[in-house]
Amino acid sequence: MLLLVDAGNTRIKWALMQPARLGHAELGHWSGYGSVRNEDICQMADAIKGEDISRVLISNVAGAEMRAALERMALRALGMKPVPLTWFASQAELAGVRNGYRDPAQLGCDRFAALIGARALFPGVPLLVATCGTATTVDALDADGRFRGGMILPGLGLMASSLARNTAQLPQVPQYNVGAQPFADNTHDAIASGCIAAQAGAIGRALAAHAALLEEDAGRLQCILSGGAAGAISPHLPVVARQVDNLVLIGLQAVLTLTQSPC
Ligand SMILES: Nc1ncnc2c1ncn2[C@@H]1O[C@H](COP(=O)(O)OP(=O)(O)O)[C@@H](O)[C@H]1O
Ligand SMILES: CC(C)(COP(=O)(O)O)[C@@H](O)C(=O)NCCC(=O)O
Ligand SMILES: [K+]
Repeated sequence: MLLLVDAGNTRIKWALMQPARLGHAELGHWSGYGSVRNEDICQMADAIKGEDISRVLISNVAGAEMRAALERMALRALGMKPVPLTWFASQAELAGVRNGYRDPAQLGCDRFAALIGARALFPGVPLLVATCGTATTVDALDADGRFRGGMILPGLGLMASSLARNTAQLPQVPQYNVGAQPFADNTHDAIASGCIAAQAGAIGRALAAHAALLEEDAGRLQCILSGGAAGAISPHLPVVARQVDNLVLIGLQAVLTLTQSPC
């Protein structure tokens, strides 16, 4: 079994697939998958215990402590059998994506994997890839696989919780139900409306900027949305976006499929 792992700053997502299915299985079609909050990593060990895992490919943007926790988790889940963990890293070019960062290694490896996944799902068209997790990242990919660069802003939950944490009178909002009316008549709805507008507005501006750069190719631009807050933001975008769950894991699957090597 292959184990793909996406450790973000809030949640760990994983997928399991048979190595023999690489290159045959559709992207995102796995024999199992799941997610836990980072602090509940032990539950992941319980979930994958007993699986005959021969290879593990991990995207981790949650730091050195998470890396050590994943190593401990793998030992616990996989027992005494030493299974090599491969840490996915951004590089200048891989699986059809050319990394436009000045220092390619500086790009979050989850963003690089998401771009690879998006291109593998929607080849040959320009894409705007918005990943709405702890942070929201909005990345521009050309039809030929050139990643032009991107934006990073606080994610929806972080934006709302920073208001609650740093003001005397603003509460933590429990949800982001925002109707067509942007101007709310109560505090909860005003926070939800403002934070959603900031997220959707940033993605909308990025779409317009990418379209301007694409010139005659702009008509083919597709917007891809992923991450835990994608469903809350999607209805407020100026275009119909394609929502793709687990895009980072799909990218890791594409890396293994397209390169036959975990880099
Ligand atoms: N129902 C929801 N509505 C809005 N945002 C949500 C919802 N569920 C999760 N989120 C947001 O998604 C984030 C977790 O998504 P995820 O993509 O797993 O993040 P990460 O990859 O950074 O760990 C949380 O920080 C939270 O802000
Ligand atoms: C921007 C991020 C914090 C997003 O993390 P996430 O919201 O998925 O947990 C992560 O991709 C990261 O740490 N990036 C490194 C800097 C960069 O991409 O430029
Ligand atoms: K993100």
